[in-house]
Amino acid sequence: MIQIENVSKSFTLHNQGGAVISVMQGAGFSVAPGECVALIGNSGAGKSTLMRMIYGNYLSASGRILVNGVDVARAEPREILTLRRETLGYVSQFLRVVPRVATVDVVAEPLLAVGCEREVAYARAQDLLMRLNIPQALWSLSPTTFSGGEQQRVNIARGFAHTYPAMLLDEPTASLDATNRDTVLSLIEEAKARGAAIIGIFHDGDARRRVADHEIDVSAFTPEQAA
Ligand SMILES: Nc1ncnc2c1ncn2[C@@H]1O[C@H](COP(=O)(O)OP(=O)(O)OP(=O)(O)O)[C@@H](O)[C@H]1O
Repeated sequence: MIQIENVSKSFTLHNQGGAVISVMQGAGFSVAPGECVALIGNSGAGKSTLMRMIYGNYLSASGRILVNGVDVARAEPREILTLRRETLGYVSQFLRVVPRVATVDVVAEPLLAVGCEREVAYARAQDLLMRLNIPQALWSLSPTTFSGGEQQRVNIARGFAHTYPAMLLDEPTASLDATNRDTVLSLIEEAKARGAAIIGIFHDGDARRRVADHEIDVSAFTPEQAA
């Protein structure tokens, strides 16, 4: 479902005399349906960079990034938007809220975007909000004023609303209490059970051991530093 082949990445620092730093070389691995791969490696090894390349936010300099047959590294912006809407979900660390949109609408939106019936979409949204302990009194409010933890849980509910065949999870359990952390891990297990291919960054070792089938150490793709 997800296939990374010989991917490399360098950044050009335009505000620092155009210095070019090479951060990744020869990255390759694949994720099958129903499998969860955890990206590990020291801080700065390139976990987030790799995740952003798979989502199409950063362009890779070489290689192929195939998600359900679409090469994200070469796809047109329109193809990437379709891929993100239908196939590839991304639960980032923070909720990007649009002011004045009610929480329940924020969560139902990805389902409506793929043509799901309103009733089904809202039932699913409410079920997720309930499971993630967002009080019903908050559902009709915009999450702009919610606490950090509440916003994170709304973000997770939104990320898991549509049954994406492939998902990227960036620290999905960070700063959650034990109960909500357990719910998120169950959502990941349920997604795997229905066949989703998942790539995650989990600093929480216990969480990682519970859901990940393999670990990929991204440091292995760090280019040799030239002397
Ligand atoms: N936009 C950017 N411009 C320049 N350099 C960048 C950019 N994004 C990342 N880097 C560099 O790429 C390297 C990998 O960073 P990345 O954030 O992917 O690491 P990480 O493994 O996710 O780290 P952490 O665990 O601390 O989040 C770092 O050396 C970082 O400085």
